[in-house]
Amino acid sequence: MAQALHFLIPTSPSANRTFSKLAFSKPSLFPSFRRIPMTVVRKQISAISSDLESQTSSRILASDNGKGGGAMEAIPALQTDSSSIEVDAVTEAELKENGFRSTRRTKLVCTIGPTTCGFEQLEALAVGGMNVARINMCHGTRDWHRRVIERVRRLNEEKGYAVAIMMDTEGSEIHMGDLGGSAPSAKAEDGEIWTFSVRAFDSPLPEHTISVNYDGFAEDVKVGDELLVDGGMVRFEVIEKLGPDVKCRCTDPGLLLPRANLTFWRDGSLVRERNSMLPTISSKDWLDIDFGIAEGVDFIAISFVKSAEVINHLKSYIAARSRDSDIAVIAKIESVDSLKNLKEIIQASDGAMVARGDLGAQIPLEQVPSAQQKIVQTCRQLNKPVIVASQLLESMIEYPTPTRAEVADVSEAVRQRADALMLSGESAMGQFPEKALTVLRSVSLRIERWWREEKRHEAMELPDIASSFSDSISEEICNSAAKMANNLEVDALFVYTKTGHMASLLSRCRPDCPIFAFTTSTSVRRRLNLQWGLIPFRLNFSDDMESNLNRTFALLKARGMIRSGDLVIAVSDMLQSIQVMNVP
Ligand SMILES: Nc1ncnc2c1ncn2[C@@H]1O[C@H](COP(=O)(O)OP(=O)(O)OP(=O)(O)O)[C@@H](O)[C@H]1O
Ligand SMILES: CC(=O)C(=O)O
Ligand SMILES: [K+]
Ligand SMILES: [Mg+2]
Repeated sequence: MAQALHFLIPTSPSANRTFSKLAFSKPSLFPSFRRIPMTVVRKQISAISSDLESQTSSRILASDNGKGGGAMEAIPALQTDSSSIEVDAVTEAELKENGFRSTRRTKLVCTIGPTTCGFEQLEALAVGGMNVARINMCHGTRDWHRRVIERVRRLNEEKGYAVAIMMDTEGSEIHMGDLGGSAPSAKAEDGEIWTFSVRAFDSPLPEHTISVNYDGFAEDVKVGDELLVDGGMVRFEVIEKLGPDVKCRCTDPGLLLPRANLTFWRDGSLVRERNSMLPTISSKDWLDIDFGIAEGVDFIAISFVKSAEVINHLKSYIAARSRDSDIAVIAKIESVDSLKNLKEIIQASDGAMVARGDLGAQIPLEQVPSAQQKIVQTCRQLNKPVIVASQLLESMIEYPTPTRAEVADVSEAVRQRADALMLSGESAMGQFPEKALTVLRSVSLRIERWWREEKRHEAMELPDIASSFSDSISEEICNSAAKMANNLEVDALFVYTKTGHMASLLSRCRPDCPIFAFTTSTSVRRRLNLQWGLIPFRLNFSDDMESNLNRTFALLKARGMIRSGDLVIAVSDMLQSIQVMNVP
């Protein structure tokens, strides 16, 4: 028979409080489960084919987020049982071939740029495991970004993917303009004199001239300051100021990319004069945000966040303008201020990004790894998804294989159990976007497997985060279910969740097995695609768990995605419950 625990929430909050509190004391809750032989944990579910046939409107949509290291060919979505199930072929093939254990837990974000904006290129990335497509509003026009969004949406509709879209704002930090003319980049050589100017130029710019977006630039810098492009990829020394022009000598040569960030340093510290008063969200950013809301992007990532207020402000702005207000706000941690106010910022956000590119320009490089670890841990504790970004495979912009150091860096982010890894220039304008994605995928799979083989269960202390009694119940259920899943070595956790909240609570526990997250909403499904270990499905389900489970088993079995005898723990946020059973 099935083992089930149901927790009924008292209608009056005080009614059964004492009882429920007792029932939820964590360590003693499930002591007997470990000793239950597997054969006892079994439920016979009667034949359900007729039930299935009657549910002509029910469909399952699964994403590719479990894409493992298998075949790379693009296979069109299959629809054998057309009325009842729809699933992209990548997830399906992966589960059929290798079973639950081999599914990838770490999610992958790809920045879309000139080399990946076509439909076929986007599809190749989806087949290769892209869970989220990022568009950076620093570059390109809104029309260009709109076309990318349309293609990703078409890909999802035609092939059953759930690739989410993340729009990243430009922010109002100081940066270079476009280089003008046909050249996408320019090389600054050692000792060359370049002019950084706030004047408005007609394209093409005079030789060795760079435009700067911040009007106060020429007033704020001083002769002798060090000017860092892109956090130090290229360095200059300020030698002369002539009205709006600042003459600089190149001290560290390198490539000048369009719209690269500029920081200036005096006596070894970052100078933050009036530019620190610039708003986090510029007027251009607000227009981009309106565009993102109108296009229905899934995430808006805010650059150079300084405080929690800006996140709260943006969230109310979105809530007032977006009908279902289901756009998640990601705080980019890339400034000294964002590190200072880390906890409040993450608390206010729906997720965070370790934006190491600019972060490394604002704090000494050797402090970036410990900052990364702290951001990843804080996000996990507060139950917010976290993305590790920038230069993961930088050399692959030009070369088809990564350096050993890059592979070690990717491995470390996977070992830290970050939710997602992000490609920037590697996928936006590099020569080997698909190869770079393959490296992220195979390193993730390998490290995750090593972790499981070594039985390195998480020891991280997860503080209580619930803000209501009902949320506390959900949290305790998920913590317990994840622990049971590890102890009983189950094949998968199933979670039926309307808002996605219980799915993310399970993900936060980083259990050993994958989490099948069933949700009724397409947009929740896409958003869950950013979170560690979740395989999100869209499914119409009812409040009757028995019937939900019957249908899910039937639908997944019909596609060969699960087998009789697989051991599953199911939780649900309608009827707060934990059930343990073998697939009939
Ligand atoms: N839409 C685009 N059009 C043209 N080039 C792009 C586009 N998106 C990215 N790129 C190129 O890819 C590079 C890396 O992209 P990415 O957005 O990650 O970097 P970035 O500008 O340094 O990021 P951020 O401004 O968020 O710190 C950019 O420097 C740019 O050259
Ligand atoms: C991604 C980004 O914005 C950075 O690394 O700076
Ligand atoms: K940006
Ligand atoms: Mg940045």
